[in-house]
Parts: sequence; C-alpha cells; structure tokens
Amino acid sequence: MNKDKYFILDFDSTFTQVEALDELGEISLSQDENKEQVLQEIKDLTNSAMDGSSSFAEGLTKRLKLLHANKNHLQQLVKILEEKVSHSIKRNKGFFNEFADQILIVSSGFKEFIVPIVTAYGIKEENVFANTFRFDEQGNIIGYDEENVLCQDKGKIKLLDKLGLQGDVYVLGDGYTDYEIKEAGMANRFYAFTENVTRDKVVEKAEYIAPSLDEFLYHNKLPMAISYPKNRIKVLLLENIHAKATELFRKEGYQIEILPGALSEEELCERIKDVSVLGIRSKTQVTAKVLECANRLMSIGAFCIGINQVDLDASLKAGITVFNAPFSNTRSVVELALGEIIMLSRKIFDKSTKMHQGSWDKSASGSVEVRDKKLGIVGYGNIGAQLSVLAEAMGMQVYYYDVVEKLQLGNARKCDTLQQLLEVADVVTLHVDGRASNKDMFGKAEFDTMKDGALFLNLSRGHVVEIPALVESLKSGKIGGAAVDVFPYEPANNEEPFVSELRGLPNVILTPHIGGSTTEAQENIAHFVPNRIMEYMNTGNTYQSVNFPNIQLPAQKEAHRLIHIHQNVPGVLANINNALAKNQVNILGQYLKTNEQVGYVITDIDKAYDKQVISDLKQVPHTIKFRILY
Ligand SMILES: NC(=O)C1=CN([C@@H]2O[C@H](COP(=O)(O)OP(=O)(O)OC[C@H]3O[C@@H](n4cnc5c(N)ncnc54)[C@H](O)[C@@H]3O)[C@@H](O)[C@H]2O)C=CC1
Ligand SMILES: O=C(O)C(=O)COP(=O)(O)O
Repeated sequence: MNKDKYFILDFDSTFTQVEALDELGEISLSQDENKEQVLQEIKDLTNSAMDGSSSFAEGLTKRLKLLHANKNHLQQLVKILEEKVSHSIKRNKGFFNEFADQILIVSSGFKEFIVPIVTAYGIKEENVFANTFRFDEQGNIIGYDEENVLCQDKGKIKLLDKLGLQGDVYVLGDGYTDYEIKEAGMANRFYAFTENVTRDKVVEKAEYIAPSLDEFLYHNKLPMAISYPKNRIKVLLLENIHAKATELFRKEGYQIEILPGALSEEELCERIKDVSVLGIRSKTQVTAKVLECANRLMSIGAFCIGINQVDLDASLKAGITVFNAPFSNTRSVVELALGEIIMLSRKIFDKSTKMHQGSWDKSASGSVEVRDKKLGIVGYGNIGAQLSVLAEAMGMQVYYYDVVEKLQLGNARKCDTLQQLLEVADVVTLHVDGRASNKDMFGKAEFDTMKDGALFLNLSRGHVVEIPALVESLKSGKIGGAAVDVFPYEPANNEEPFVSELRGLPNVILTPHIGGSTTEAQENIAHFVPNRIMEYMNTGNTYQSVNFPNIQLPAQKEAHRLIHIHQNVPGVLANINNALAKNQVNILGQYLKTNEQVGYVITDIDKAYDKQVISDLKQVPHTIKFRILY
C-alpha cells in the first residue's frame, strides 16, 4: 500500500449502530431464562472495554463464554447488522466505493460478521482487520484465534505498527481503543464518532468530534452524499419551546442550544453569531440590529402565530426565511376567551378571591347569563372566526368587525365600522394581529363608545390597547370587567415581576400571555414549525413562509439544486442563466418567484458540472444568499 491517505474505521457502533456481540447475545440467548441478566453482563463488559476502563482481552474471553453462540446465530446476526448500518455510512456508500483502496476496517470484532457487511459497501476483504472465531465440530463458538493481535490489549496499535502504512492516517471510531491509535502516534488524526454512542472518556480526549460520517468527510474535503454536515447547523431555541421541537431538530442531526426565557437585543446579538436557525415565541424581538449580527442565520421559526416581534422586512432583505404556526394554538385561545366571557359575566374571580379570604357573598347582583348577549369580535381571522362559531353555540349573538372582507360564519353579523360594533356589543373581544398600525388602536374613544358596563377582552397583542384608558374605564365603571392576557411590556421570564396598573382592580382577570399555552397547542406548534424549517433547509421549499416568496418545489431527483436569493432588480435572472450557460451546465428544472424585495430562483442541474459555476453564481450582482443541495 503506498497511497498517501488512509481512512481507518471501527466497526461496532461506528460502521454499524450497534455492538455486534450484544446483538449476537440477543439471538443466542433468546431461549435462556436469565437472558436479560446475561445480556446486561455482556453489555457492561463491552462498555467497560470500549471506554478504556478494563482489559479488552480479558473481557472478550468472558463475553464469548457468556454468549453460547454458534454458526447459525452468526447468519442471523449478519441479517440484523445489514439493517443496522449507521445512517451516515449508508448514505455515503459512494465514498467507500471511490476510496476502496484507502479504507481499512480495524476492529476487535470478528471477520465472520464484519466482512459480509462491509464488502457490500465496496470495502475490500483484504482491508478488513479483525479477529476470527474458533468453532468446534458442531459449529459452536468456543474461542478465538489468540495469535491475532486484535484480541490483545493495545491490539489496534500493534496492528497499525505491523501494517506500517506510508502516509497520513485518519481514524474514525467510537471507542477508546480507536483513540489509542492516535495517542500512540500511529495516526495523524482521531475523530470520535458520536452518531450512535457518545463515550465521554473518548470525546474528552478526541481533538475532533464527528457526529456523522458527513462531518468526517467534510472536514477532510472528501466527497459527500449531502451538501453540508447537519451537525454544523446550529439551532438556538428560546422562550421554553416545547421539547418536541428539540427532538425533531436533534433527530435531523442539528446542534441545539436551548434557553428558557427571551433574550434582550444585546444578548441576542451576541448569541446569534453562529446560529443557522433561531426559534422564538412572542417575546423575543428580532430587530434589524440582531439580524446584522446573524452572519449564518438562514431561518427564523416563530413558534406562535404573531410575527410582529420579527423585523420581516429586514429578514427578507437578508435572505432569511421566517415561518410561524398559523393554526396550532387558535383553539386554545378561543377556549380561554369563552371561559373568561362567562367568568366576567358572573364576576367569578372576585367571588373566588373573597371565598379564599373567608367571605361568603351569595348574591345575584351584577351576574348575568351569556345567552342572548351580544359578542363583538374585533378581527375575524382564524381565532375570531372560531370564537364566533363556539360563542353562537352557547347562545350568544355574534357581531364582528374586520378591516378586510371575511366570510360570515353561522348567524354572525358583520359590522361596517368598529364604532358600530362597539355601540351594540355587551362583550368586546380583540383578535386583531399585532401589525404596527394597530398600536393603540383601542383607547379612550373606543372605551367611551362601548355600552355602559360592557365587558372587554384582549388576547391579541398588548400594544393594541392603551392601558391607562382601560384602567380609567374600569375604575369609572364604564367597563364592567376585563380579561387581559397580553401587555405592552411582558416580563422576559418567570423570574421577572409583573408590573401593571391593572393589578388589584375588581372583576379583572389577568393572565400571563397564556392564550396559546396548552400542551396540545405547544406540541402541535413544535411539530409544525421545525418541519417547515427543515423542509426549507433540505429542499428550498418556502411554502407557508410569512416573508418569502412561496414556492412549493417538486422533489429533487438525480440533481443538484442551486438556491439563489437576490434583490429583486432587473437582470439578475439573466445573469444567473448566463453563468449557467457559460459553464455549460445542464438545467433540469428552474423555478422562480419574486416579491417586491427579493427574487428566489431554484435551478436543478445535472450532478456532473464544473465547480466554477458555483463561484460565478455567488458573484452575480445583487446576490443575497446562495447555497447548493445535493
Ligand atoms: N394570547 C395568546 O397567547 C395568543 C395571541 N394571538 C394573537 O392573536 C392574533 C390573531 O390571531 P389569528 O386570528 O390567528 O390571526 P389572523 O391573521 O387569522 O386574524 C387577524 C385578523 O385581524 C384583522 N385585523 C387586523 N387589524 C385589524 C383592525 N385594526 N381592525 C379589525 N380587524 C383587524 C385581520 O384582517 C385578520 O382578519 C395573532 O396575530 C396574535 O397576535 C395568537 C395566538 C395566541
Ligand atoms: O401565537 C401567538 O401569537 C401568541 O401570542 C402566543 O405566544 P407565545 O407562544 O405564548 O409566546
């Protein structure tokens, strides 16, 4: 062998997701009464050898004794291992074929099951270095070839010494014995492979961590099946986003950082520098200044409905897609509003508070049914419209007002002006969005127009209502009660106190912005948003993005996909296509959508092309972002 680079891969928990001897035990001991106990013993022996805590050779003898395995079991094992090849190994089959002469499997496992698995990937049988079993005449495993250095302590080092490879040696493995090769000076680099198992003792020592083979290939500038290792995509999740989101992003292979509260602009500017995906809820302000610091940001997930906290214009100009969850928590808000309408109509919170203080105040005074009362819904969107249906089912007469034309549901009556609605409603509830022009849309004039003693709810956005005007209307008795879930300033986390003039007023229900905070809603959101974001990252699909031109792309088949985001000025598409033509790139499909600010062009091309086209495309004037998907 006289190539200049060698790639040494471990087998157990690296090439495959599992430890083969543990799997063999599952098979050979399947009828054993003490199966669980023996398997645990085998696993403990494996782990203690793998993290370097005990002698490998001693452990191996003990494990084989416990296994009671035979040749038939080995056949079954190979079938199982075929299915358990590590995901990143599976997808990078091309690498093994292309570099077959330089790839060595060095394992303390056994050739009987390693060879059939790895040769299917193009690895050469003569490049598999591992132990071999000894069998008795009935085919039972009775031991192993003790002459083989790989069954001895420091076996891998001894083997490498014997091989005397001339060139750079890169080792990829999960175990301590893999690290030892580098420690002994027999390898240039050791990569701790953590896709299947993370051994702290190994990771601590390793100078490189490879959460997948993609990372190993990327770091060594070797050909990969995907365009970018997913572990290099960092996700920052703020504001207590449901754990389901973490689970989904982690499964995808992303790096995740989670913080329970919101961050200030300054803190976020600092934290966002190397972040590719940001997850927020309603509190975190993603300002133009934050976006300026976000060098690597590709996508923002608002794990809620409202997106007024994100500078959509600046994010669009920066080529950053924004996604939200437009439906997932709407029902939760509606249910809370309904409950509050009844609670306010019966002054329940005041009565309950008094009861807690020991006072019995049985009286019907000021308590009314909601049946036949007029509910005025301001903002007849997804929430307002659902509330309309449920409130009617409770016997209320619904009136609504919206700035745009909306389908009238059930018997709801449309009002042409807000004033009309305010003059007629016994209960007014706000469900408008938080657009900037809605700031202070509800103030003294609006409260004065309401019927005397009418009830008021705001579960939309805090800045929509002038709080001093609400306080005054409540104090004067003009408003008979209010339920407020959202505030112009909301604490950043559960440690910060809540300060408001609304505190202590009678028949006022105050809730800490929990309209959408139910288990169901949060879980649904945590499912919806990551899926939108990952779809965008993996395919370029911008469907349902709140700021980007929406394109629903066909699946990428036998193609590389060029994703080009640019300022929407004349001539950019022509320049893109000139660059493609100049490099004689074969175009398989092209999709374009623009809005006033940006153009979004996706070009699927033949997999074989001159890489010059990439730098040419990056240099097209007015390019904002460019990336390739394999
Ligand atoms: N309290 C909480 O936890 C939650 C609060 N929200 C808030 O509720 C808002 C509404 O949610 P959806 O109904 O899903 O949104 P949506 O976008 O479906 O509906 C909003 C409606 O308000 C209308 N509108 C906007 N400004 C108006 C104005 N000045 N006067 C009359 N109509 C106006 C719009 O035309 C639209 O039809 C969200 O934007 C969010 O701010 C949403 C979920 C949870
Ligand atoms: O969905 C929305 O817009 C909400 O207001 C809910 O926000 P939250 O996720 O509770 O911070």
